[in-house]
Parts: sequence; C-alpha cells; structure tokens
Amino acid sequence: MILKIGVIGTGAIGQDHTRRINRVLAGARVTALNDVNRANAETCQRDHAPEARIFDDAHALIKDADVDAILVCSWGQTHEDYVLAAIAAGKPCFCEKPLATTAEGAKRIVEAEQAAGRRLVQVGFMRRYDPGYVALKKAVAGVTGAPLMVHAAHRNPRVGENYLTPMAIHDTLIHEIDVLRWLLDDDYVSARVFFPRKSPRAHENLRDPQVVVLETAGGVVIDVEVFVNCHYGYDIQCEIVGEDGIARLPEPMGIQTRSGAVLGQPILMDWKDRFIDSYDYELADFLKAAAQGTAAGPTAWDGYVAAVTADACVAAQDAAGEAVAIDLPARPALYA
Ligand SMILES: NC(=O)c1ccc[n+]([C@@H]2O[C@H](COP(=O)([O-])OP(=O)(O)OC[C@H]3O[C@@H](n4cnc5c(N)ncnc54)[C@H](O)[C@@H]3O)[C@@H](O)[C@H]2O)c1
Ligand SMILES: O[C@H]1[C@H](O)[C@@H](O)[C@H](O)[C@@H](O)[C@H]1O
Repeated sequence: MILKIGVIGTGAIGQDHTRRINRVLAGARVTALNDVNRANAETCQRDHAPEARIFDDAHALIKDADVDAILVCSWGQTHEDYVLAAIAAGKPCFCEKPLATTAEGAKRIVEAEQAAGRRLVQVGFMRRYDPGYVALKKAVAGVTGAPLMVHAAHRNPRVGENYLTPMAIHDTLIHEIDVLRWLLDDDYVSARVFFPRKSPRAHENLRDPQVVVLETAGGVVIDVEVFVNCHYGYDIQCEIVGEDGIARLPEPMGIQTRSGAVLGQPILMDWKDRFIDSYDYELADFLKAAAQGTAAGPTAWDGYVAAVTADACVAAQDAAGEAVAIDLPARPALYA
C-alpha cells in the first residue's frame, strides 16, 4: 500500500520533505499540497510532486478521503490548528517544530490525542535521529559517567528581519530544549537568560547573541549559546561533562585540506545540509508508523514539555538574569 500524504506549508522545509518522500523514501507519495501562498504550492508541485492536487483550504486537505496522513510545515503559530484538525480526522500527523508556540496550545494537542486514545502526532525534533547525537547518548551511558554540565552552541549564519528575540527560543533553542532532555533523560526545573553585548549584525528588534542557562531536576547545569548572526556558518556544538569524562558531538563530515600552510575543513552554511540524514530517518519512522494508523518518534508530550520550557525561557529573557521556574504536570499514561 502506498500511503497518501498531504503537506500543509510548502516553503523551505515543506518542499524539502516533499522531495524526500517522493524521491528518497519508499512507501508513500505526496498527493496533496496547501499553502496560503499558492505560488509556493505550485513551485513544490512543479519541482517535487507533479501528480499532487493543490488545495486552497488546508482543512479540506486534512478531511479529504484520499489523504491518509498529514505533514504540517507552515509557520509555527499555525501548527496547533492543523494538528488538532488532523487528530479530529483520526489521521497521523507529522508536525514540524514547534508543536505549538504556547504551552496552552501544546496542552490542547496532548489532551486531544489522549481523548483519541492513540498516538497520532510526531513532532519534528529530528536531532534525536542524528547519528552524532545518537553516538553522544551512547557515550553518556557508557563513557562520561553521570553528567554534571553541558556546554552547547546553536549558531546560524544570519536571520531575516521577521526573526524577533523570542524566536531565538521558539524557533532555534527549541532543538536543544528537546535533544538535551532526551540525551540526559532528565527534565528542566529552571531557566535563565543572559545577553552579552549585541552583535552589530543583529537587526534593531533582535537581541543577539544570548546565553540560556537551564538546570535539570538531576542538578545538571546546561549553558546554550544562541547566536543567529554569527556569519561564518551553521554550527551546532554540544559537549557533555560527566563525573568520569567528556563527550563531544562530532563535526559533520568534510574534506580536510592541507594547502598554503593551512590545515582546513569546511563549515556548513545551511541547516538543510547539517541534519540531512536525520530528516530522512525521522520521516521514514513517521511513514512506517502512519501506515499502521499511528505515530512514532518524539511525542506531543515532548512537544508540550518543550513549549513549557520555551515559555519559561522567553519569560527569562525579560527577567534580568533571574531564574524562572519550570513546572511540569505528571506525564500521562499514553506517553509512558
Ligand atoms: N526541523 C528543522 O530543522 C526545521 C528547519 C526549518 C524549518 N522548520 C520549521 O518548519 C516550519 C516552516 O519553516 P520554513 O523554514 O519552511 O518556513 P518558510 O517560510 O520557508 O515556509 C513556510 C510556508 O508556510 C506557509 N504558510 C504560512 N502560514 C500558513 C497557513 N496558515 N497555512 C498554510 N501555509 C502557511 C508560508 O506561505 C510558507 O510557504 C517552521 O515551524 C520552522 O520552525 C524546522
Ligand atoms: O527553523 C530553523 C531550523 O529549525 C534550524 O534548525 C535552526 O537552526 C534555525 O534557527 C531555525 O530558524
């Protein structure tokens, strides 16, 4: 059986996932597309899914009898509405991060999925599928001993004028919020944010860089530098300091050169290249589960925990370095 996929939001990642489903992965075809900007859906159809129908209404796409599962790849603030509609239609739904831009929104999704009685939602936290992070998790279990500290950095070369200070949390840090909690198997209890001198490359409405300090229930202290105008590359760093040793995320593969008295290695510039394998693996996992009428991988609960943590980090941006507490309810049985 070939699973029929509807994609909502056909910008950068919507087009990349459509290419992936139609040209890289087996078992599914993108048969329906929607975007508030119809020209983007037409570009996606032309380049990656010539047989797909374009829907002017995303809700009609979700309900269409010829669509088996949904990919939500539109802007973050639109995710909740579409994910709730997919759950109401009983269709498996892969939602790009963030699951919702507020904790209340993510909670409504968790409640709807619980009421449906089975997993239908996978959140696009693809770093859990990255071979580097998987190896790091093994090193935490077998080499470093119990973790004490984590030093991490999330650097983008540049961002557009529409990227505002809270987006450094909802759009960017959200990856570390999820993957570090998964790496440590621990939850957060507080967040602080510190702002160094502002980079002259950051536009007027963006405070960049920033340093987020998270503390976990197990007493691990994590610092994450978020710097989205670093200019030189797309650079993701992570180092775990444990009782017995240290483990670092490997650098992405690149040709090492020796020339002109320089030992060199290129640095990637685009997020699409940095996690290209993980995007393939996460979607393969989704398609496999969706063919069984369910979902796998990062859960709506993971999306909710990330949203609660992100809300605390955004509050901490205005708290002059003071700690903001992170309180989580008990994990529901569906996500045990
Ligand atoms: N996992 C990752 O590494 C990763 C990478 C990039 C983007 N993302 C996430 O994917 C989402 C999209 O990001 P992007 O970079 O592709 O952005 P983008 O701006 O390139 O594309 C978003 C598309 O959604 C469309 N859109 C906006 N509102 C809509 C609505 N209500 N209904 C239908 N379509 C709508 C826009 O017209 C646009 O074509 C964001 O949530 C982003 O955080 C995740
Ligand atoms: O949507 C993108 C994407 O999630 C990237 O992985 C992240 O590095 C960017 O900061 C974010 O804007």
